[in-house]
Amino acid sequence: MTLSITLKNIRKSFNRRTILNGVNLQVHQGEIIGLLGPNGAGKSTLIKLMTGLLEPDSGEITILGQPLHKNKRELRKYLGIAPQSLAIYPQLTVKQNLTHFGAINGLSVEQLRTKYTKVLTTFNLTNLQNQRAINLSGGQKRRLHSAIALMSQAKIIFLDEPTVGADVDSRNQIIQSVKALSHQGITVIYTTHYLQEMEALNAQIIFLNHGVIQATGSVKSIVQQYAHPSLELYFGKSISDNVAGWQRSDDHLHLINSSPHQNYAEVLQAALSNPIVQKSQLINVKILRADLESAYHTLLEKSVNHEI
Ligand SMILES: Nc1ncnc2c1ncn2[C@@H]1O[C@H](COP(=O)(O)OP(=O)(O)OP(=O)(O)O)[C@@H](O)[C@H]1O
Repeated sequence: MTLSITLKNIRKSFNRRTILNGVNLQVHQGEIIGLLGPNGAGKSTLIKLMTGLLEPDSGEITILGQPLHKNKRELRKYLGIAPQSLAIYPQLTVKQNLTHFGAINGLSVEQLRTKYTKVLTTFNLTNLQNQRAINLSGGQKRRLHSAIALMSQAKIIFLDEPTVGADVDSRNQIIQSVKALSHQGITVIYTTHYLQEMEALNAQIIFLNHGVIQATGSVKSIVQQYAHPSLELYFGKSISDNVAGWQRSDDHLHLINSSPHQNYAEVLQAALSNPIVQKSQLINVKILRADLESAYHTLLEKSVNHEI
């Protein structure tokens, strides 16, 4: 498989604070990479480095087989970027926005025509092409914003939280669009805090934390390695004290260190006989699935405990 992106030992600090501390990564053509990590983990910084908007302090970035720092101008035309904040012209129509950015990105008249039709279909914007951007819904604006990144010769597209503010329908349409891009051979680097989107995309997960990649693999393998079912107890009153074996939030307890073979009936019985629990008015019991969210929490817990 052709390599789209290679990162070798990438380091980046801001004001002497290390943000990325030796990131290594290989991304293949047509892959959907789900970049995950808590707030401030360095996901946007990594995207800025891969798109040449920032320079690494050290390390090597190769895009489509060529070193980025030596061929920035040439390579940039193959990179489509939809940053977190919306960048669309509100007074222009969908069509005018797309063709304007296509022209800026150097597409010929012929390329513009072909790309335009394809992008409209991919992002389900055909019926909206003559509407002014200002009149679009939040989710439709997001779709236009992502579509603009493709009005170029992009072979790799970076979507930084593309579904923020999108309703369920628009979110699903963005997911379908991303899958379509991957089928067209376009590599997608996708960040989100909505883990169900990663599952829907069946992305290759990169979990970034404390400046390094702490886990990587398909959704299935990450779930197999790190996820396990768990229990949560919800209360009508604040929980007054810690309960051994449970993580306490204001109104709920989350079972920690649960294992796949745990007997939940026994665990629940033990919790219910605890005086702190008895005082707090239990109102709901939730069994959590062994899914990507569970794996994500395990990874966070492990990194807090310095196990990885
Ligand atoms: N130009 C900059 N100057 C100084 N510090 C910066 C700069 N850019 C980012 N940072 C810091 O680097 C850290 C990583 O930021 P970054 O935006 O990459 O995180 P993120 O993983 O994308 O977070 P989020 O999920 O909140 O979007 C943060 O602590 C941020 O404050």
